[in-house]
Amino acid sequence: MTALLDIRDLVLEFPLPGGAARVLHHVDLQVAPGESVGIVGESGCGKSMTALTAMGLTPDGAEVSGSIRLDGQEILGLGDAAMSRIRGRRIGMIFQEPMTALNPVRTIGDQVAEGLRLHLGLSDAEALDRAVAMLERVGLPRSRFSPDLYPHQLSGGQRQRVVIAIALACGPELLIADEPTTALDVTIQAQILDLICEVTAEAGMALLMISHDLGVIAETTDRMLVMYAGTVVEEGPTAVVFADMAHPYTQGLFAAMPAAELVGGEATDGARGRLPTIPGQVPDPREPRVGCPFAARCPRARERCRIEAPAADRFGPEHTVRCFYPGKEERAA
Ligand SMILES: Nc1ncnc2c1ncn2[C@@H]1O[C@H](COP(=O)(O)OP(=O)(O)OP(=O)(O)O)[C@@H](O)[C@H]1O
Repeated sequence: MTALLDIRDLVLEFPLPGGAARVLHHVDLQVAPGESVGIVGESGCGKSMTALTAMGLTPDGAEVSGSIRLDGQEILGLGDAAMSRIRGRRIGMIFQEPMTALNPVRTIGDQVAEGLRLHLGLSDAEALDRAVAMLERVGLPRSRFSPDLYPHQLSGGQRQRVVIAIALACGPELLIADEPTTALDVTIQAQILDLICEVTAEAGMALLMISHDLGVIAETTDRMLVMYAGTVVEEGPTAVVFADMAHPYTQGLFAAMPAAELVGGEATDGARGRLPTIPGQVPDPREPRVGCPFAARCPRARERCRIEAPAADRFGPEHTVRCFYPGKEERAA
C-alpha cells in the first residue's frame, strides 16, 4: 500500500558560524492511511522538527534535504501557497499550547469556520453551521458553548477541544498532534487523548502523535518510532516494542518512567508530563558524528559503538533497531 505520509532520508541542518548543527540525521518515517504512528524521545531529539518539516513549517534558515511525499506527491520544497493549501485541508495539526494556535480576538465559531470557507469554499452561514457541529463533536455543545465565545472564556482543555475542531473541520487525511496534552491539567489529559483517538478512528484519519511520554504513545498508537539525537533508533508495532524493547535508549526511557503511568496502559497519577531522565549528555549537534550517538550514555556500549554507527537492522518481524547489541542484556551478550 502507498504510504499516506512517506518521509525518506530527511536531513535538517541549521547553518551556524563555524559549521552546521545537524538536528535530523536521515530520518525515515511512513504513515499508512488510517494508521496511528507515534514518535517518542526526550526534549530536543527532533520530534517537532520532523513534524514541522512535514507541514512545510521548517524554521527560517534551516536547510533540508530528502523527500516527503503525501499520498505519492513530493511536497518537500513546495512554495508557501501550495503548502498552505495542504495544511488544514489535507493535514490537520494540534500543538502543545492551545492559546498559541488560537487567535485571542476572534470567536471560536469564526476560527473553526475559517478553514471551511477557505479550503472548502463554504458560505459564511454554511461554514458556521458546520463549525457548530464540529464544536459539538469535540464536546462543546452550543447549549453551553456559544460559537460567539472567545478563547479566554474557555479552560485550557476546552481550548484544546477548539483546536481539535479546527484541525478536523476540513476532514484531513492526516492529523499531526505534537505534545497535545503536555500543557494541560493532568485530570483532562486522558480525555483529550481519548477524543483525538475517537475522532481520528471515526473518520479513518491517520494520526502522527508526538510525545516525550511513552504512556501517551502506548495509549494512542499502532506503531511507534523512538528518536534519539535526530536519529530513529527503534521502530515497530507499539505492542511489540513495549513487549520487547530492543534499544538501550528505549529501555532507559521506560525505566525512567514512574511505573504507575503504564499500568493497564492508563495514566494513573500526576507524573505525566515529567521529563524522563537518563544520565549523561546528548551529543552536540554541531560536532561531527562518529559511532553510535547514544554510546556516551549507553550502559552497554563497547569499543565498536564508539567508532562505527549502527545501521537499522531487523530485530523481529516489522521491528527494527539501530544498535549492535540490542535486546535485553542476556540476549545482547
Ligand atoms: N533555529 C534553530 N537553530 C538551531 N538549532 C535549532 C533551532 N530550532 C531548533 N533547533 C534544535 O533542533 C533540535 C530538535 O528540536 P525539536 O524541537 O525538534 O526537538 P523535540 O524533540 O521536538 O523537543 P521538544 O519536545 O522540546 O520540542 C534541538 O536540538 C534544537 O535545539
